[in-house]
This record gives sequence, structure tokens and C-alpha cells, in this order.
Amino acid sequence: MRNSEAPTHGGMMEIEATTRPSGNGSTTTLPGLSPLSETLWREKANTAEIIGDVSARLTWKDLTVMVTLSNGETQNVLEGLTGYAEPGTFTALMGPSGSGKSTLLDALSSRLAANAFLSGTILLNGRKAKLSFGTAAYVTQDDNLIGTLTVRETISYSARLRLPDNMPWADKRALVESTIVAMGLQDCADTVIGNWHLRGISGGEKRRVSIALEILMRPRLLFLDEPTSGLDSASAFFVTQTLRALARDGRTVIASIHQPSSEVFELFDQLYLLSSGKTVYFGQASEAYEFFAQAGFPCPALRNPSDHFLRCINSDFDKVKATLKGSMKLRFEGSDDPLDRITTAEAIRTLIDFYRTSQHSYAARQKVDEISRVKGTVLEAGGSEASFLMQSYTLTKRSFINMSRDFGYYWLRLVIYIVVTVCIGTIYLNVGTGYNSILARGSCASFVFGFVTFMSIGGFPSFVEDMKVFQRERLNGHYGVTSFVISNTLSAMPFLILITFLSGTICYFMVRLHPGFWHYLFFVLCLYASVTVVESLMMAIASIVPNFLMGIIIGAGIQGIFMLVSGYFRLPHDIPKPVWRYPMSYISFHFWALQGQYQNDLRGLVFDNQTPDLPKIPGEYILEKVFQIDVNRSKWINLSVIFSMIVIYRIIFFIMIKVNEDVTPWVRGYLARRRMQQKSGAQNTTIAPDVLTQSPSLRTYVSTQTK
Ligand SMILES: Nc1ncnc2c1ncn2[C@@H]1O[C@H](COP(=O)(O)OP(=O)(O)OP(=O)(O)O)[C@@H](O)[C@H]1O
Repeated sequence: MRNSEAPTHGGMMEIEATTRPSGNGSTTTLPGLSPLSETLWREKANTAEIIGDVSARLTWKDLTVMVTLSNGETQNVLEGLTGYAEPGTFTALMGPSGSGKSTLLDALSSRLAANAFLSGTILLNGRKAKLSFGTAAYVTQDDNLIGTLTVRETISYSARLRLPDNMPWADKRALVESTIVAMGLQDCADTVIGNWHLRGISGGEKRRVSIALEILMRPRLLFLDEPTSGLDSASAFFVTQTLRALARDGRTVIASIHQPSSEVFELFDQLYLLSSGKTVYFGQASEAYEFFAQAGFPCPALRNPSDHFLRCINSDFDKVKATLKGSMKLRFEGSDDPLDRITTAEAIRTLIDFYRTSQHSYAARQKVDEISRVKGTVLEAGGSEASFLMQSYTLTKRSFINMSRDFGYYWLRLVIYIVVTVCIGTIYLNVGTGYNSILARGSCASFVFGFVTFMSIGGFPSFVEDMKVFQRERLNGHYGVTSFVISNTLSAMPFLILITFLSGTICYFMVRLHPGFWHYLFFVLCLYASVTVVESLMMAIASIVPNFLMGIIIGAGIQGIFMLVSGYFRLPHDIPKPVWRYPMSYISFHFWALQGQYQNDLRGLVFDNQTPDLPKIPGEYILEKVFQIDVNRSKWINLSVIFSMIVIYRIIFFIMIKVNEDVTPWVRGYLARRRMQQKSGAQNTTIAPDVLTQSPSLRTYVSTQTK
């Protein structure tokens, strides 16, 4: 059905009658959807009939987005845009690179960056609405997926994370399978996504998986930023066809599209053409030809319409034309195409002016007013319907499977830990209780709790990947922060227990540290707790510095300082009191680990003196006089402090995520506003504070991080 056949909605009753996707005899079918899943899709939509119309009608009027640049200058990225998107339609945003397509999508989906301010009105079902997590689904340009999972597993985990607990697994699986079919992923369903060392599915298939994850829950409102980028023409057509089928099922679909083929172009219902943030055309895609012809730029018979439109509004075209003229001696003069006779800047100006006074612009404004008057249903956040426990369990399982399949994170680290501890064991083999063993035991412990735990930094790249996936899923309301933090802690536990107990055991028995079960247990527990603290610290860093190199440098720096104040490189009493001893050494887990392990190892043992005629030295004496350790404090207290640090770092990790989501964008926005006001003050111009709306802070951080 072309949009020309789509009904025009004069009021609420009419809207309900035309947009209800299910149970009303609609014959729309999604490609490859089995009858069962079709029923499931429709069941979800059927709720609409019980609770009322839940379709999404989006309007935007006089939308202007202004950004502040780092030098305090302001720039209008979008200027006075007016348009609408209705259920049952697929709206394509087109325009050259930098024309503002992503910004328009961000503005409509409340994801603008903190330095962006919008004025104008955006209404969802006639109401001002903040699209909280999951109300609308958004497929970003980046495909942040878990590389070790197969396509089917990726979509299945997503289903478990979001569908209600009481929905039978068979139904969930049917939904997963139908989504796989709908996105044409059958052939690669059991292939892994792939990462830096694992060859997986192609870029285009990744794009389709990203879309599949968002259409799984059949959102009422779906935004897609360049869903066809990186796809070959057949895949691009297939994906666009699927999106159109989704739209036909009563959903509102808005996507930015780069250079579509003419076949893809034919699938658009509405076309929003932008150039330098201004509207060149908004209306039915099929009517764009006529519009361009009326404006004096008819589409040449053999030219692809999308190429023609983009050529008309692509300021780079002048450069291309000049290059072609120069190098290939092509003659543009005398051609029938008006674009060959005037500059593109002139063409853009003409088109923008023509649109502003056209029937299309008038009709769009009228339609926006008409739709805005209808106060429809407030769309609820369409996030996860799974319980907190199910979310935590599924995330833990998924993360555990990911780790266990990740060669770098799991197996390589295990091998390196074992190799390093065998080296330690060999060098300090059977250390004994001779005079020289006193120092050897001290350095062995500091190496184990310093360098070996330091190696946990190697997990950082996986943490960054985890964070990126988390940010994408969180933004679309797949689960809450608490579930993520809990699962993140639990999933790593078995691996860390294995790695530390295995390497700790090798080290303990080869070196022959203080014999006895409790001494052994303390040693391995202390190693486990220390490695976990480092992991927790690195995870907290990954939540604010989502960059491999920077994160590793920061993590290494912090750990280096902690090691320095641990009491090994400088004795505890000799560490300068301000800053280094108080508080640094006390917040260093190395300090507590070393103090505990020294006690664990030396207490109760008796050591030879420098010469046999001198009396033997008790371990307690060495602890107090040589290592300056408080022997009155139990080693188990030291261990408890390290375990508490794990909890504290996890709480910090949680707080960091919350701060980044809520506070950081607010602060950035405040600073941007200040800069802008100072600048406007200096230029003696006034910016009405009530006109400019700061973008909702909640999602700003995530969207800027994922870009
Ligand atoms: N938060 C921001 N701060 C500064 N400049 C911005 C911001 N957001 C957008 N811009 C600028 O606005 C212009 C439009 O950007 P946008 O990403 O919306 O374009 P686009 O049409 O989606 O481009 P592409 O097709 O290349 O993705 C660009 O010049 C960009 O640099």
C-alpha cells in the first residue's frame, strides 16, 4: 500500500479504526513470519484493543536545535523543521552527510547531546512526552553486540531479558525464530557475531541483528539511524521491506537513510529531505518527483530519484562536478539538467524557498495541527517485562558464557596466570626458613599481590565491550542498572575463583609457604579477593572511560600508586603521613593484602639467624620489627577489608553509571548553557531561557558514549 492509499485521519475514532494493527482483519504479513509467531505479534498488539489505542503519532513543529561549540559559539544544526510520523507509515530522513538527519532522530527520540538545545514542540499522541527507556526503540549506527554469541543466542537472550517470565519458552522461541526470519538471518543464525580474534558474521548481518533486537518487542515507535549502511543493495532492500512491513503492522517507523537505491526509495511512505538542517522537502515520497519538477529540477528519466534528490542538495556535488570537468573534460554546459548550469548552493536555496511556500509545507503544518489536537494514549515505557530476578539471571548466564568463550579474557589469562605462578614457584621453590628466606617470602608475597593481581588489567577490553552493549541495551530499556551490576559481579566469580585457586595452589605448594589448611585457604582467598578488587576497579573505570588505551593507562597508574604505598617498597612507618599514608595506603588493597599475607606466612614460624651461633628469629619479631606490621590486628580482618573493598567498588560502579546517566549530562548542559549565555551577553543578544529546552539528560550520556 503506498502512502497515497493510506487513510487520512480526521479524528480519534478514525485513527483507531485505521491504525489498530490486529484483530481487525488486517491482512498485513511480515516476511517469513510463521502463523504462530504472527499470532504472538498480534497478541502483543491486541492489548491495544483492551487498553485503548496504543499507536504512536509523532509531530514536531518549528523544531530548531542549536549546539554550543567548545569556543562558546553557537550553531543551528536544525532550523524550523515541521513534520509528523503516523502509525502505519515508514518515514525516511534523507540528506547529505552533515545535513542533520541523526540530530533530527536524536531530537525526536530525546537523545540529544548535552550541548544541544532544542526549541519548538514535539508531541507524541498530542502530548509532550519524554521518551523514557523503552517507550521507543532506537537502532543506532553502531552495532554493539556480544562477539562470542551466535545470532540466535543473541536474540534469545534478549527475549529472555525482556519478555514476561510467565510466557512459555516455546512462545518466546517462536518469537525469536520469527524475528530471525523477518530479518533474513536464517543462514547465519548459528554463526557467532565475531570479535577481534573471532571471524563472525558480516557487517551487514550485524546491522540486521541490531535491528532484530529492537523489533523483537514490536515497539510502537521505532527510530533507526542508517539501518541500511554497510548493506549490499539486496540486503538494503530486504531490510527496508521488513521495516515497511513493520510499519504496515501499525507501527511508526522513522529511519535516516543514506543513498537508497530506487527500489528502496519506492518503499518509503514519507520522505523528509534535509540540507544544512533545513527542510528541502517533506511529504509523500511518491510526490517528491512532482515537487522537484515544479521547483525547476525535474528528475532526468534515467536517473535514480534518490540520487537525483541527493545531488540537488549535496553541496559536495560542486566539487565533484569541478573535478569531473577538469579531469575528464566532461561538458556540462548545454545539458538538460538544471543542476549542471547552476551551483548546488543556488539549487538548495531555490528548493528551500520553494518548499517553504509550497502546498506541501502548508499541508504538513495543517496535518501537524490536526494530529496534535487529538490527545491519544500516553505510551508507557515499553522496556523489559521480565522480572528483576529473570533479568539478573539471564544477564549473569549470558555474561558467563561470553567470558568462557572469550579466548583473551578467559583461557589466555588462565594460561598466563598458571605460567607466571609456575615461574614464581620455580624461583622461590621450597623457600624454607633460612635467614634469606625472610626477604624472599616478603618479595614473593608482594610480587603475587602486586604484579599478579595487576595482570587483571588485561580484562579491561572485555569490560569496555560489556559497557557498550550495556549502554545500548539500557538506552532501549532492556534491563535496569542493578541487574547489570549484580550479573557483572556474579558472572566473573566462577572464573576468578578458578584462576586464583589454581594459580594460588601452584604457587603455595611450590614455594611451600606456611604449612596448614587455614594458611593455604587464607592465601588463595586473599588472592581471589585482590584480583576481584582490581576487576571491580577496572569495571568502574570502564564506566567512565570507554576507551581501551586510556582505561588501561588510568588503571595501571592507580594500581602503581596503590602498590607504592603497600608497605613493601617503603616500610609502613616510613611512608610520608600526609596523602601517602593517610589515606592512600589505607585505600590501597595491596596494603591490606600484604599485611595479611605477611602475618599468614611468618607468624608461628621460626627463622635462622645470620649465623648459626645467633638465636633463631621468631616470625612475630620479623613482622613487628622488620615489616612494621601491627600483629594485634588479625589477618582475617585484613581479608575482610579487601572483601569490603569489592563491595565498595561495586557500589562505586553503580553510582558511576547513575551519575553518568543523570548528573554528568546535566552538568555538561549547564556549562554549555553558561557558555552560550556568556557569549550571547557579550554580543548583547538575548536568548529566551523558556524557549530553549535542554535535552533530557538521562539518555544523553549513553547516546554520546555510543557514538
Ligand atoms: N552535539 C553537537 N555538537 C556540535 N556539533 C554537532 C552536534 N550534533 C550535531 N552537530 C553537527 O551538526 C551537523 C549535523 O550532524 P548530523 O550527525 O545530524 O548529520 P547527519 O545528516 O546525520 O550526517 P551523517 O549522514 O554523516 O551521519 C554536523 O555538522 C555535526 O557536526
